[in-house]
Formats: sequence, structure tokens, C-alpha cells
Amino acid sequence: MRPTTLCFPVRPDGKLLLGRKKRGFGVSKWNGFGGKIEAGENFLQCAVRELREETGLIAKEEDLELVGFLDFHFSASSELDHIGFVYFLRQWQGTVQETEEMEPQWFDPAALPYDEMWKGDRTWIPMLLKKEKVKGIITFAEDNENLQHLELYRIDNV
Ligand SMILES: Nc1ncnc2c1[nH]c(=O)n2[C@H]1C[C@H](O)[C@@H](COP(=O)(O)OP(=O)(O)OP(=O)(O)O)O1
Repeated sequence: MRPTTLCFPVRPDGKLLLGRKKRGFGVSKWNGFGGKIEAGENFLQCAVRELREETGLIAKEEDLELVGFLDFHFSASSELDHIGFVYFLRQWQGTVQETEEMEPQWFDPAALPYDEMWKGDRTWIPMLLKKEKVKGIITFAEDNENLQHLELYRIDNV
């Protein structure tokens, strides 16, 4: 699978924008915004494009803060394996819109809907919320849902 980006817009009051995925792999999970890199794109361009497609928000590349680098493995479906560059975004233009792909909603960081998110998220997102940067390998079990193994490190720079 191609590399991916995952972006979390953060409001001045600390609330995070998540989107409930409306179709495809991971449908109905709350997630950051992102997806697979397209031919000829770099990661920042991918993050800006995916955010626009999924929320209507317009970001500048220089406003994307790289906070994580994660290697996602699916033990029974290696075609789903991907690396993900994770960004926080604190400034943008435009207003949030529901799109074909995502139903967006702002969440208090202390009350993220982890039960309806990817299973690794409840471990690495709190690290980011503590202003830590994170690198790691997240391995999903054969059901592509539960965790088989989690290896996460705090790092100074991604
Ligand atoms: N938090 C988390 N943990 C593990 N895996 C993921 C996440 N968030 C994610 O988005 N993902 C996975 C789910 C998918 O395998 C990829 C993202 O790809 P996708 O959303 O399908 O990418 P698009 O390029 O938007 O694809 P189309 O839907 O347009 O085909 O990461």
C-alpha cells in the first residue's frame, strides 16, 4: 500500500476535528483526515489535498506540524500495510463541511471517541496531546481490527 497522511485540525480552544468515515476500509470509525499519497505528490501535498477533499478546509503546507510517523501492519492482510505521517494543524482557511467521505465533528481532547476509533489510537493520540512526538509500529491481529502488537517511542523530531 502507498504511504499515507493523517491530519488533525486543532482549534484554539484545544478541540480536535475528527471525521466519521462514511465508506471504504474503516467505515464508521472516527479518524483524522488523510489517505494515500498520489503519484507525484509529497507528503505535505497529500495532507493538504486530503484535508480539502474530506473537510473543505484549506491548509498551507508550512502550517502542518509533523508529530508522528507510524508503521501500520496488518498481520493477515499485508496489502493493507502502510506508513502514516501524522500532522497537527492549527491554522486553516474555510469552514468545515460534511463531504462524501467524512462526517466531521469537533471533540474535546479529554473525550475522544476511542471506542469507535482504530484500536491503536487510544495509545498514540494521548502522547501527541501531551505534546510528545511519536514513532512506532502498530500491528493489527488477523481480524484487521484488534491489536496484536504495539511498539511506540517518544522522539524529539520525526
Ligand atoms: N488511526 C489509524 N490506524 C490505523 N490505520 C488507519 C488509521 N487511520 C487511517 O486512515 N488508517 C488506514 C485506513 C486505510 O487503510 C488508510 C487510509 O486510506 P484511505 O482512507 O482508504 O485513503 P484514501 O486515499 O482516501 O482512499 P480512497 O477512500 O479515496 O480510496 O489508512
